[in-house]
Amino acid sequence: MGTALLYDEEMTKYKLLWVDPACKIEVPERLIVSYEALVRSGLSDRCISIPAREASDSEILLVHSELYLEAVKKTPYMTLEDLKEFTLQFGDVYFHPNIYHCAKLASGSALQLVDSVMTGKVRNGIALVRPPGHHSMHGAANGFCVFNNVAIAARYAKQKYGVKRVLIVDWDIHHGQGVQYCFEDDPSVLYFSWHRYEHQNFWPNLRESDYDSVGKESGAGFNINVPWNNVGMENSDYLSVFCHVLLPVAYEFCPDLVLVCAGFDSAIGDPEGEMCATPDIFAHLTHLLMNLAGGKLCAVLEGGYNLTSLAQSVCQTVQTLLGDPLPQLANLRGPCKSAVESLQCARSAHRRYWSFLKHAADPPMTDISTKHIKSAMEEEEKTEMAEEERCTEGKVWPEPPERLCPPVCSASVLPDDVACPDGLKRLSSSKDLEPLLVSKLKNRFRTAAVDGDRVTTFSRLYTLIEKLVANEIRNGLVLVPDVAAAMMCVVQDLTSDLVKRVLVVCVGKEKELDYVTTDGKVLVVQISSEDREEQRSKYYIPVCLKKGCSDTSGFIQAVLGLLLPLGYEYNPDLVLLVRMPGSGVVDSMWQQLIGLLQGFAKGHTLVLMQVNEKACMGSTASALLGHPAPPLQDLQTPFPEDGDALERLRERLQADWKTLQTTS
Ligand SMILES: CC(O)(O)CCCCCNCCCN
Ligand SMILES: [Zn+2]
Repeated sequence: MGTALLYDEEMTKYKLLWVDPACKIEVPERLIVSYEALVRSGLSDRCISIPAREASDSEILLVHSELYLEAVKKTPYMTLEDLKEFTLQFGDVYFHPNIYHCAKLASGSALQLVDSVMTGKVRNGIALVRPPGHHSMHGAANGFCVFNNVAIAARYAKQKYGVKRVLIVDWDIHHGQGVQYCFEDDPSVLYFSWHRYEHQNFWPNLRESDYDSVGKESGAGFNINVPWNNVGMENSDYLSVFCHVLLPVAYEFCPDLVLVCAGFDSAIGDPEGEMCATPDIFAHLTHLLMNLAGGKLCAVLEGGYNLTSLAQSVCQTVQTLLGDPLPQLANLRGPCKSAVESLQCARSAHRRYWSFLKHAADPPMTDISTKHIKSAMEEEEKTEMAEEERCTEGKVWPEPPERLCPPVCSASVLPDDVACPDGLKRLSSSKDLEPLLVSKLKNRFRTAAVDGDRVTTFSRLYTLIEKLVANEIRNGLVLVPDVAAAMMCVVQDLTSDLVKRVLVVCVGKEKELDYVTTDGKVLVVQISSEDREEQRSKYYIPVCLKKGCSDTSGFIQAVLGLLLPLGYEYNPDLVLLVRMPGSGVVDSMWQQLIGLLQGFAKGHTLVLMQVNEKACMGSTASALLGHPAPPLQDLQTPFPEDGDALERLRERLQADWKTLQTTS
């Protein structure tokens, strides 16, 4: 299934007609450059174009009052003076004779997107709209917003499609207070927002934008605010919040639909955000949400005022929605102190509501929500120092790297008598191995004559890895007689000269995994039930689950809270996913893991499985081909021992691995 793109140039036909410094950044060019970038890059042609439509009165009334709607209806007929007068009652927003029409198109576009996704016409999609929506409230326009596009879409999805749980992720740099007010007592809509806050010193300067606004009554726990109290936040900060706050809760919530308030003023260069995250971060933020709700994801444009970073960020988002390989994020360096404080506060505020956050630490000593602004001078110094140290590159950043699709998506190396799963390309041609390598294999396996088919297998494996590294193939599935031996061989012989860093993810017990790496060329993360003696080195990380890999709750917690951050920090060139026989890992969890691991190494994942487990080749192939993984159904509360052990492991490792830091 494809990716929907909604855009109508009519929504560029309104603008600020008078002088108002607060609103001058919200210009029609925002939409024009975004769409033109998609056209120029060829991405728009790969999308399914869905027409915009006007939202009806009843759809708008899902969120707004009749009084407000009737008032807005009058604006097309107002004189300039009337429009100015009318605007005065609201904050940081302007009206125009054509804005009511455009606001209906913006909301209607979001509804068209929901229809396309919910009817299965497309898998996911994005609506490029203006005016944005997430600040507008029941009875008021605010912050360039007239109708709350995403809030209307959430209510519409519930009403028309019986959607039980909607996740709204708001990565715009402003707090979508309009969305928060709409759903704060509603447990069927989980609203997550991060936003520039600076201890309430940043617009809209609301006390209720802080992390301790967790929702009300039955909605308690379903509103998550992560305030950024410094500018200059980087990719690491954003990823840490996704891995340690949003994703654990999102997986536990198990939404039927994901809506994204896709504001790109959180990108570097934006005058509003003053952050330093690069446009390619949105490729990863999108990817990390794409295995929720069976891939049903609707992104709706909110903010974004630097026309260069906005266009690049939109392209990065669309390219991921289309399933293209992800760019490698270079030199992630762990979250800054302020970000850790914020995520620690958010986690502690929500630990009573979410079992996946149950073991979160107490809030930091300096409780940032009531933190009284120190003397202006001291504060000023801290921010300046923080800022210059945080992103010295000022307002220039490298063009996002090209994300080329390999000619072959998924290849397989299988015994001749095993049928190749649909969609995979069997690699049969295997050139003769260099004699050097054969001799290596021989003394590796310490047998005089390495039996013929084993050499064939390894020569095919070697060929496959060469093609992965050459980006001729994206990922691969290999069936071998002895998966542990194959893993050793891949790690020690077949990759040493081909890649710089291999992330080995070992699922299940192992026999003689006596491999310890100290040079950093290989990072092994082993998830099993094996009660392991202490961790051997920085590059060998055993995660033990009380009930083993069949415990999906414990497993997904370890993946989100440990494997993902480690993977981002390690930044491998190849991911080797090894499924040990008898691991007991649940199929949906296995597919989720393969989906999430695609975020690393440009998607170069090599799955190693034992021949006698060929029964799960189909689901493995499906995940490798990029089909969304099935939702993890009815997750139990993770075992306390496992939650505790994971926290302790993170604390122990965070000296070596900064992205594991969740406490300041
Ligand atoms: C959709 C959105 O969240 O991007 C709207 C942001 C409104 C900002 C209002 N204040 C602007 C002050 C100008 N320096
Ligand atoms: Zn914004």
